[in-house]
Amino acid sequence: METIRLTTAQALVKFLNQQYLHVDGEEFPFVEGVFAIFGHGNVLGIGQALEQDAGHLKVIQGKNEQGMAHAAMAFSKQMLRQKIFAVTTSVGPGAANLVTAAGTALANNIPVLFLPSDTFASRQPDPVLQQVEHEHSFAITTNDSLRAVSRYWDRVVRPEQLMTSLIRAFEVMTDPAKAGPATICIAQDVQGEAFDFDERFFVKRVHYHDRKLPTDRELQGAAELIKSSKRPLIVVGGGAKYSQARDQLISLSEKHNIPLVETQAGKSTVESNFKNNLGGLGVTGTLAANRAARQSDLIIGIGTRYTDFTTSSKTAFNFDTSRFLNINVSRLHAYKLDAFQVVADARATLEQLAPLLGDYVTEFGHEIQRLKDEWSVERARLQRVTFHEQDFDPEIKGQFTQDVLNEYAGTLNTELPQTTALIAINETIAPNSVVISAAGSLPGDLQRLWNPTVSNTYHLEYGYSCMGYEISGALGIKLAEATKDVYALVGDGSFLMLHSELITAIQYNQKINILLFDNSGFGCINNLQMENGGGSYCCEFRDSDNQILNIDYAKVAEGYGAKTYRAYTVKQLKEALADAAKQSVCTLIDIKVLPKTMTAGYDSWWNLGVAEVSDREGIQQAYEHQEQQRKLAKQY
Ligand SMILES: Cc1ncc(C[n+]2csc(CCOP(=O)(O)OP(=O)(O)O)c2C)c(N)n1
Ligand SMILES: O=C1C[C@@H](O)[C@H](O)[C@@H](O)C1=O
Ligand SMILES: [Mg+2]
Repeated sequence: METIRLTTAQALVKFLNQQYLHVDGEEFPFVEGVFAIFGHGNVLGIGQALEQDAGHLKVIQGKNEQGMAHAAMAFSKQMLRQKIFAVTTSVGPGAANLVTAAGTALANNIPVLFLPSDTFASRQPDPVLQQVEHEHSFAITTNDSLRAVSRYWDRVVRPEQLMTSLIRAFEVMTDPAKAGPATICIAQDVQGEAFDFDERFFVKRVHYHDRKLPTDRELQGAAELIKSSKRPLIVVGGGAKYSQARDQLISLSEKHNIPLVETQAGKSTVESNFKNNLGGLGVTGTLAANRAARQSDLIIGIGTRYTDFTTSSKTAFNFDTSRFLNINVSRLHAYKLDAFQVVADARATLEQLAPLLGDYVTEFGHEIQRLKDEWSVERARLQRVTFHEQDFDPEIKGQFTQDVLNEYAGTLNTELPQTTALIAINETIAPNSVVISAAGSLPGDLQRLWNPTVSNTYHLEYGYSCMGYEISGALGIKLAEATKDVYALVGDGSFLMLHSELITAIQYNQKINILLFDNSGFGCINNLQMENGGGSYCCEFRDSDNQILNIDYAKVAEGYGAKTYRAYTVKQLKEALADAAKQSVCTLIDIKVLPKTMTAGYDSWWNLGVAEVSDREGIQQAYEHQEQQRKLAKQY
């Protein structure tokens, strides 16, 4: 056996350079690079190995571990899970900062390799700086908190363990049915320890994204279900996007007149201007999609996890009359809602299903077009919303008085409604630009109002809806799609939560554009509490004298080196967008919008857990409403 003497960290870097993915006849390196923040836990181990020979890996210095991990995840999501970044952190707080991002990657089924350092295997310096101590166990470190948010988790305390650990991690990350974050915690001292590694460990390894084919039984069952239904409906989930099933979805939908509705992860698999695409489904859905869902007798879920938003807490469909057909590479998701299961790749299944459906046509007739037209009228109305200082009736009704709305208009110096601003952006930026968002009121507005006309240009993280993903993620998308303009749509709350990777983007000349919607508060949560009978409590941004905060975010970003703009009107917004598009540096547009001017719900309900006991009549009513809705909802 030929061996090579390397440190554990050097062996890790050498191995990462040799991993390839094979998809539909093409083969390419799977690991694009490494995001790094060095501390005492990794600088002399993984840091030394990367400095000595990083190979083809791009090494990018992050500014916050969560932020750089979000960037890594967004890169992989935008690359349809076909390429990844690894993320190296120090021990203790650096590792702990990964937990939120790992949860985000896990909820969204996105592969990322997390490499937090761990405390000393030898225990000689016990307790090392940043080590937590438990009386009952030496074996628990900060990194155990990552077990709950990793698809694969391991601790390496001897150099030779690295080999089996890495092989398992790559098996998990390159399997579409299991894809998610893999976490390998390598003890600080072990990173620098040497071992005679078997040379064969470093030979080029090709992992295959083979399309799992449906069985005959699955295909026959699916075809029979469709042909015996009158009004089937396709839910396009993230899995359909990752499987690149756009063309097959369009041809199936067109030939058999089947409406398409979308989840947040599935949106932009098929462009919004496709005639049978009725847009977002569920709590953040359109009237068109939600109405079609209720009329349907067969729900064909393609690559969807059926979250409570998508299923409106299991009231979106008519469960008494509808059947379910789930096409999913994951058995976990295929089993949901008592569906007939096809555990297979979305694109391959649609290809093989097509010849079995013959001349079958649904009974939707012109109803799909009618629903789409009806929604277009509503969208046009939302575009034209205009603020008045008297008798203004915002989309979120009955919560703020006119006086409070005027106070916001005065303090923020704006009359701009959020829906108007969003549609103006959709009309102005280049159609092949990629938009990213994650939390607050924007995901709902985007899923309803954003019309992507180019495939894979809508990037929503709504599995974890993690505030702070937006700007970090924009950097990841830019690394994946260098030639496209990238726009992070972010609330003021999310911006304040985390925007450190804006500096990384500036530092590495990765131009991203930030569209900051400032309504001076945690707007959507304020809506939620007031809608359910509560007061406006701890969600507006007000100072100790109850004055609304008016933060100059443009100035903040200018300080980092971004080109910035302020927008209080549609005209200013469009001018800023036009100028921002010409810049080569990162940009930020500080858009002041009025609270309560985001979209409201359309025929949907969300189970929230309203207080059963309260002195407030509004809360009592909300509780009653919740109980009625729960009775209508599917129990499991
Ligand atoms: C990390 C994280 N913490 C808390 C939440 C809960 N949360 C969801 S939306 C929201 C407020 C968002 O405020 P902002 O970004 O200003 O958006 P707006 O609703 O005002 O449009 C909060 C606190 C979350 N989604 N993520
Ligand atoms: O609690 C939440 C409510 C949603 O409306 C919001 O989009 C999401 O970010 C969230 O966490
Ligand atoms: Mg806000």
